[in-house]
Amino acid sequence: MDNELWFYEPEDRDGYLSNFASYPLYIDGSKWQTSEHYYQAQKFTDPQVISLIQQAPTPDEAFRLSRQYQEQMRPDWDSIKRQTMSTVVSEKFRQHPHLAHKLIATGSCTIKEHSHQDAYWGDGGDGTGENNLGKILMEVRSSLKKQLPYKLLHYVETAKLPTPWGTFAMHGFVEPESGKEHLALSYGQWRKDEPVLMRIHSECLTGDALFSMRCDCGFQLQKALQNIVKNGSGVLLYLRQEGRGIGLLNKIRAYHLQDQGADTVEANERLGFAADLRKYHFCESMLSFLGINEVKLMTNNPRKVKALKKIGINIVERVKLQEGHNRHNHFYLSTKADKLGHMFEVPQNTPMSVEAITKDSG
Ligand SMILES: Nc1nc2c(ncn2[C@@H]2O[C@H](COP(=O)(O)OP(=O)(O)OP(=O)(O)O)[C@@H](O)[C@H]2O)c(=O)[nH]1
Ligand SMILES: [Zn+2]
Repeated sequence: MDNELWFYEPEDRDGYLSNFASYPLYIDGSKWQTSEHYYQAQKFTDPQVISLIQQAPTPDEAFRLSRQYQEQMRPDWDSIKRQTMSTVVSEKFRQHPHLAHKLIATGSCTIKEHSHQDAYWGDGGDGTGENNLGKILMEVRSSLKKQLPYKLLHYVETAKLPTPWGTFAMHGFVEPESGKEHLALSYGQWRKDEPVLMRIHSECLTGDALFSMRCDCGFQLQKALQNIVKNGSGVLLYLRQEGRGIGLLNKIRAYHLQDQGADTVEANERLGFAADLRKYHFCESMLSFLGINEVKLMTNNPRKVKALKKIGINIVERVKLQEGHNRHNHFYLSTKADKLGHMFEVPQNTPMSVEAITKDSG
């Protein structure tokens, strides 16, 4: 059946689902190298056997040891084993958010441990087994989908994105409610305790893709990607919030009003919108997928700084991103400085020198 996902060996494409996959767990104050180590140790009450299994160099050795001491197994094991497995599998995905996102990305397909040796935890190899481990994984998947931050955005898939500056990993996400799609572009590696260079960029079709000089978005997008590659690592969250959240066609209506003299805030308001409708709370889901807690944020926008702090992201530094100032966006940028509090190094209402403007006029 095409909507089945079979797994078995930890090295397989979906091997992360196996209890033998090496994802350490911390339970009741002690470390377990894999969920298999923890599960096998729970069969015993003798602290020496438990410690032997906990110290086993591999999950296979932990499994072998539990067979070697099986006559000492606790008498009620059969009645508690399924709950024990459910507890350790839930803990594994709770402690490894990246894996939780991947499990959710399996959608609603049937997950099966394709094991010829095991007809209780696995499918018995011929599909007649009980597949209890597969069932527990599907139960954990349903519960995770309802929990923060996973319920905000579901991770879908990753692909390569080669750019003139470097090749990024492009991660796709979807808002389960609205079906809206967002992207995270990641480059290089970073340590868990290291603040990550990051840009939160709101979609601007005109600026990002049509070379518009009416705003600074396209210039900022390019500079942010270049900065990340130069830095050796970093992330750009590309949020589908066209027009500061009012959408492309309303942005064109707003531009039409600006062509008649309104500023970017007045135009939104005349159309019945607030100056800025964007929300950022769902970034928490993308950052949990990427394992990011601390950032150096490339922005001039104080609202983005505030919004990220509100979802618990530690901004250790704000990195200015002042690009593409030209005569076509001078008034727009000055308005952002004056009315939306944007932090520009040189106040945007400083008249640009003639040569600077003509140089930019293109
Ligand atoms: N409604 C409206 N949206 C605009 C206008 N000009 C640009 N935008 C949108 O404003 C958003 C710009 O977002 P960002 O590039 O993330 O920048 P920012 O929020 O201005 O702040 P920075 O992070 O400092 O760049 C995009 O969604 C653009 O489509 C405009 O005149 N009216
Ligand atoms: Zn723009």
